[in-house]
Amino acid sequence: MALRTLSAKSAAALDQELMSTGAFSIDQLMELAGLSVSQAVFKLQPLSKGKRILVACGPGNNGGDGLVAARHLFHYGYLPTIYYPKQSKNDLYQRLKKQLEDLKVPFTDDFPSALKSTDHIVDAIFGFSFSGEVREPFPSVIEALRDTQIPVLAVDAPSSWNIEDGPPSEGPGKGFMPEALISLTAPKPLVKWFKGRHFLGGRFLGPEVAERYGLDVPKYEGLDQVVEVPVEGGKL
Ligand SMILES: NC(=O)C1=CN([C@@H]2O[C@H](COP(=O)(O)OP(=O)(O)OC[C@H]3O[C@@H](n4cnc5c(N)ncnc54)[C@H](O)[C@@H]3O)[C@@H](O)[C@H]2O)[C@H](O)CC1
Ligand SMILES: [K+]
Repeated sequence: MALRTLSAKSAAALDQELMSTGAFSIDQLMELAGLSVSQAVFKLQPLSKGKRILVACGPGNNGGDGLVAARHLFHYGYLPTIYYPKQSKNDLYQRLKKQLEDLKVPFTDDFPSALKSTDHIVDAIFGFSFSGEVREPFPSVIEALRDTQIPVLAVDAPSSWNIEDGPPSEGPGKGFMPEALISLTAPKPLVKWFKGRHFLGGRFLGPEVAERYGLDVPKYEGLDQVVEVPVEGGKL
């Protein structure tokens, strides 16, 4: 049975609740999100299959998850490269960036070249707050993600997809279907259209909150922060 989904509005409300009455901080939630993204990469792309990971980061928290994931990937032995063209001045993102710079993780402005020398891509451009048409400088990046033969793991949503209505019928994201998706905390309605491997990260959600938001908490194995879950109509 497919997992129950969480609308963009409810996902934002749940985050707000976790950060108020739930007493979590944004840093904590982002660290847990990024850690689960790094574990999904490890499952999809074992070190023996190629270590170069291109992490494309957007301007919001989805991009922050990418920065955190890149740090964990470095410590696992991968060679992450970061594409982060719209950098926020927000202290949290600046600190995440500094942590990567201290590890000598490279940042690049040249996405097409970086794409030619990577083994796997993490799409951390837009998550549940994406809306409207893709604005610069991201249209050509989304097109490149759509057209590449290199496997892409999308974080929370394939960037440019509508959170409720799924794949766009026009624009750069038309036809973009990443190899894999990791949903954070709970799948968003767009998973209905997703055809690929699907992971869930969110091994911190308590049973009481999950029940109130009508969410399923699947069984995680061992120390895993991620679990592979079925896509609608699909088999695992
Ligand atoms: N509990 C969790 O699971 C957590 C998930 N997290 C991640 O946070 C994102 C949502 O983050 P948010 O900052 O609200 O928004 P986004 O990153 O999705 O994007 C906002 C960013 O993008 C710009 N933008 C929006 N639309 C467009 C457009 N059409 N063209 C260009 N740019 C656009 C907007 O201006 C903002 O700058 C969630 O999906 C998870 O990945 C958190 O880490 C917390 C814990
Ligand atoms: K994304």
